Amino acid sequence: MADSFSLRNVLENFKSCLSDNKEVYIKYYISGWRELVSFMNSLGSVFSFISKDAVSKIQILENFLMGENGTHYLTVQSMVKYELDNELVDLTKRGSHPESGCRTLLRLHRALRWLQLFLESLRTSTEDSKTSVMCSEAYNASLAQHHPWIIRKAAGVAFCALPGRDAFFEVMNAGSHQEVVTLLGEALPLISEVYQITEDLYAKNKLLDLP
Ligand SMILES: CCCCCCCC/C=C\CCCCCCCC(=O)N[C@@H](COP(=O)(O)O)[C@H](O)/C=C/CCCCCCCCCCCCC
Repeated sequence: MADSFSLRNVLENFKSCLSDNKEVYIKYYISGWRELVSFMNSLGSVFSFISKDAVSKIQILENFLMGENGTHYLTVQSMVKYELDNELVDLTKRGSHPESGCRTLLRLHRALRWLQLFLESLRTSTEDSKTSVMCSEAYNASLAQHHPWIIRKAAGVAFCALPGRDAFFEVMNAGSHQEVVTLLGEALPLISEVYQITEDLYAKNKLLDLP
């Protein structure tokens, strides 16, 4: 529910994501996403097809982390090394490893780019700005290119059900509008750093187009 959501918790998780040597802890990465999903659930059932997909991906990663090879899933860097070294990733077409950690995290990573663009838009928005427009612009500039027509249409319908900017700021549960803007200003560099480190790692290992 919206009551339990706090933008501060999202901020804290993304802050905890980075180790001293800039590795990305999967534990906090998925905790950050869990917070965001709880926020999205509070916006209504029209978003449930999105939240189900996000939850199933979070769960796949959590299962790896809690499983017998969990030590290899502590960070995104160790996961990539372990799965590549042991040929646990379908690199060109889906085969014997349809739900590898690498391809699952890639889907959330692409969604993180959407989040980054959307939050930046919210941060710099004015009273006249529409959340549905900001959300859809962020989506078109990021995730949309990876989704088929039917998903893009369904996402477009869901965006129209977003609350207006004022109500949206309220459910973010982080104080006055000015306080929300300030907190977004703190959260965005952290989210951007986590995004960029992951993007560079995936690019270096040619993992950005995993099927
Ligand atoms: C700080 C508070 C303000 C922002 C709150 C944002 C809350 C967002 C919470 C979760 C975002 C959802 C993340 C969606 C992950 C989608 C991963 C994906 O691309 N999956 C597709 C591909 O998967 P595979 O088939 O290859 O396994 C899958 O087909 C997608 C299905 C569902 C539709 C995804 C639409 C994504 C729209 C993202 C915008 C969410 C809008 C929420 C508005 C608050």
